[in-house]
Amino acid sequence: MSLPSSLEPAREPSKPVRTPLRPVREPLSDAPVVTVAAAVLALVLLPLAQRLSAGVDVLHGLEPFMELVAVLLGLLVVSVSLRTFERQEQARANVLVAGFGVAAACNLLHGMLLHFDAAHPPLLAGSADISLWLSSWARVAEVITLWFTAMRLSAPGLGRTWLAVACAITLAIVGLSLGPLPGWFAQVAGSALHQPLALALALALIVAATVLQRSARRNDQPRERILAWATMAFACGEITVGALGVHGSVASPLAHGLRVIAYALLYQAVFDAGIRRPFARIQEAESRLRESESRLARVVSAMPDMVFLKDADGVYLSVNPVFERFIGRPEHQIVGRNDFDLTTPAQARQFRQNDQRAMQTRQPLVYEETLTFAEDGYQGRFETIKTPIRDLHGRVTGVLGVCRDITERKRAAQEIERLAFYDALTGLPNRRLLLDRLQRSIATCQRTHKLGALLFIDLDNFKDLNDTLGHDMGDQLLAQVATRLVASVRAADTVARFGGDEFVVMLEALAPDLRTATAQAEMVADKLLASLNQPFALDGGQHYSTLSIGVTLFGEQRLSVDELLKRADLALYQAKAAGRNTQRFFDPDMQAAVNARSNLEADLRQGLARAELLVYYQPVVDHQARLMGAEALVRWRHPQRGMIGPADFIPLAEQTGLILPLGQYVLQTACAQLQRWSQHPDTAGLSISVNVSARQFRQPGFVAQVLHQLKSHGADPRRLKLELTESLLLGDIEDTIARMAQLKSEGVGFALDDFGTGYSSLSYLKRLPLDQIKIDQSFVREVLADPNDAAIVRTILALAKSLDLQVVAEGVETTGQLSFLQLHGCEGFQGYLFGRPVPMEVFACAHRPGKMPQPQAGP
Ligand SMILES: Nc1nc2c(ncn2[C@@H]2O[C@H](COP(=O)(O)O[C@H]3[C@@H](O)[C@H](n4cnc5c(=O)[nH]c(N)nc54)O[C@@H]3COP(=O)(O)O)[C@@H](O)[C@H]2O)c(=O)[nH]1
Repeated sequence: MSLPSSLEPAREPSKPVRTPLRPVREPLSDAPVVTVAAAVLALVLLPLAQRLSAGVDVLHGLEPFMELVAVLLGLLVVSVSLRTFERQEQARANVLVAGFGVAAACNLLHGMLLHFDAAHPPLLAGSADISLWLSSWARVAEVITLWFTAMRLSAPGLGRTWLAVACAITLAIVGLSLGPLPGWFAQVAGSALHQPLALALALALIVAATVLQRSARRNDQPRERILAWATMAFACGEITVGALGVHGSVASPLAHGLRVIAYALLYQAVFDAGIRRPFARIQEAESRLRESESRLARVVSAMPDMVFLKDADGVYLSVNPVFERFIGRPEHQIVGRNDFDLTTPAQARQFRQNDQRAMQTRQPLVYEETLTFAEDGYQGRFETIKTPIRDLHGRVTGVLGVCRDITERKRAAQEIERLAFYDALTGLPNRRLLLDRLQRSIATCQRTHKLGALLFIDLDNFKDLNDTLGHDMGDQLLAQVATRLVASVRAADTVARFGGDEFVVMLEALAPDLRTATAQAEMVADKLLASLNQPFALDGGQHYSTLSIGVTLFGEQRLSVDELLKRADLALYQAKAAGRNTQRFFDPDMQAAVNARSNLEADLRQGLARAELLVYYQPVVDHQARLMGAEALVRWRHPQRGMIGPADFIPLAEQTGLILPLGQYVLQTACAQLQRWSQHPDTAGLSISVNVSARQFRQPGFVAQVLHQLKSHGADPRRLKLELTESLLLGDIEDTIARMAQLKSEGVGFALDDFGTGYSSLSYLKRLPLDQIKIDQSFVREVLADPNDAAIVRTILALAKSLDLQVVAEGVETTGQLSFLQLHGCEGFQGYLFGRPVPMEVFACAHRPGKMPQPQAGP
């Protein structure tokens, strides 16, 4: 691609950047010595030729010829100086125009008068004096001009103005000569002063020549050097006149010859500075411009961007190879055509419109567009800059276009946005984006008076799944949950992952009244619950997961984002507290519940310290209703609230970690009781079951702690049974098995509590060193009424038998339940039918080994 140098992008005028030109090397022919030699040769050869040809007076006609040559050279000096190439030189050149204009005119008139008089009768009376007058002024003008030049004086303005000044001065000189010549001139001309004056002029010229020479050396100025030579030649001429006089066969030709040489050098200096050097510089600049153009063309060709140049009519002037690929034709088939010849009419119209906009506004137009390459079908996103081009007069003459492929940049920007605002695992909006959208949605609700809802979602027991099956499975579940959540709401609603297993659904544009909006939100929450209750396909198997949802509505009153999130979180907490896999709406009572919860926690800490926690015992009997042992169940005798059941504080104790000291207290109480029982033969065979929460079981040093308690109380490990729940199976199963095995090796027994309600895995069940499973009371309760519960109970019993495990049925309240259980092979029972949990004093009185236990008054 080559760019026409006449076209330049339209831009604000800026300071021209000057690149220094290389100094012009002076050719030998330009040396002043060559000029001097040439002039001398001419002056010698001319009379010689004359002599050889005619044999007449060698000097005849030479003088006027030399004078004429000097005059012509003087005129040439004036003419060249009239208009210099470089403006800044003009002021100095004007000095030459004025000075040598006067000198040339006076010399011409002098020569004309002198030589006309020699051949004809005198034209004017006293023309010899006038001729001398004119010649004298010419010499004075030459000396003054060379002095001014040496002093580097300048005369600002146009050259022709100074030519006019020269003419005026000449006219004045001529005018003065037409009357009687001034007396002083006549005196000088007619006296011996003539020669000393010539010597004085010579001296002045020598000084000027010296100054010029110095200046030439200091500034490395060839022009000044040649001028110094010229001045020196003038000085020699004056010395000749001063030493030998004006007349004489040697003096006159010599003086004239030296003047010719001086003028030749003067002309050389002026020509060199005014024409030859500027011209050489222009040539140099042109060649550099061509070089730079070709370099620019190479750069443009190598650019990965599309580059094209069009004229004002949209006709292509030049394109680069990338543009050739875009159009699918070589440059020579593009140049001279417009977009309508090269692309589809719709695209051509679009291109043309943008060209015109750029040209009309005279500003670069930047926009993005999708372009498809004709050559290979590549399609990408391009950033196009169309810059109007102006000529030297500022007229817009076309458009320079550069289209940069920003497809990758766009993709990267999108990726950055995705990472910043979207969750990498699920692809859902992340917390940041949700908060932003919620903020906007709150504002929109205020404007539209419609309500919105925020649904805080937490997967139940996700942590257990993550710990058990590994993070990969956990991630798979989260991704599937995200997909189901998105599928359950409208496209306009937002489903975000808030972090971990927390999701948030934001419903917008619900009904304006609270009741309808609540119903709408409830409906969505139910839908989400139903959707997530379906099994998930994980690693080839099925996994069941549930979720808890906390809902709060927004838009009715202006609440902050933080306040809304807090409300939804509180509602979620309530949903969890309500047994999970359910939804709860925020209402102000929740806050009170939360306050109560934190008060309870503080009270529990104090209660532990103040020994307010008690251990009750509930009997466990065999198939003949003989006492086998008891389950230790904790109670809290609250100073204000009275007796509190474990269901009201065990979950809190688990969450806060208070379960550890609490569990230890129950364990040591049970061990102490075992030791007491061991003292009596009737009770020595009884065992005590102690509930151990998952957190307690997994605490470091749990095994050692149990063994320590047994040992320190002197209790028989074989009489202690630890009741674990199925949630333990979701944790690190190998660690669970290892801990159980250690305790088992010491004689401690294990029961699996609440069997059938959790995440039982038969394969794990087989691996656990269990002694007993306890059928959850929820199955026993309806065992006679609900065939499903009956079937479950039967299955558990059969399973236990096949695994050689004892079974204890919990919550046996009626003889009917007992009969059913007995009928199907159950051998252990626990329930109000045999006794409620009671303090040991009561237990000891009510339950004696071998004696059929009597139902107790609760709790
Ligand atoms: N980690 C610990 N958990 C403990 C401890 N003490 C108790 N608990 C757990 O608290 C839950 C509630 O216990 P509680 O209120 O004591 O209820 C027990 C019995 O009173 C109740 N039960 C027994 N028979 C009947 C019956 O016939 N009907 C009926 N409605 N309820 C009955 O069952 C609870 C015993 O259940 P389980 O432990 O599953 O055998 C409870 O989950 C306890 O585990 C403790 O010290 N640590």
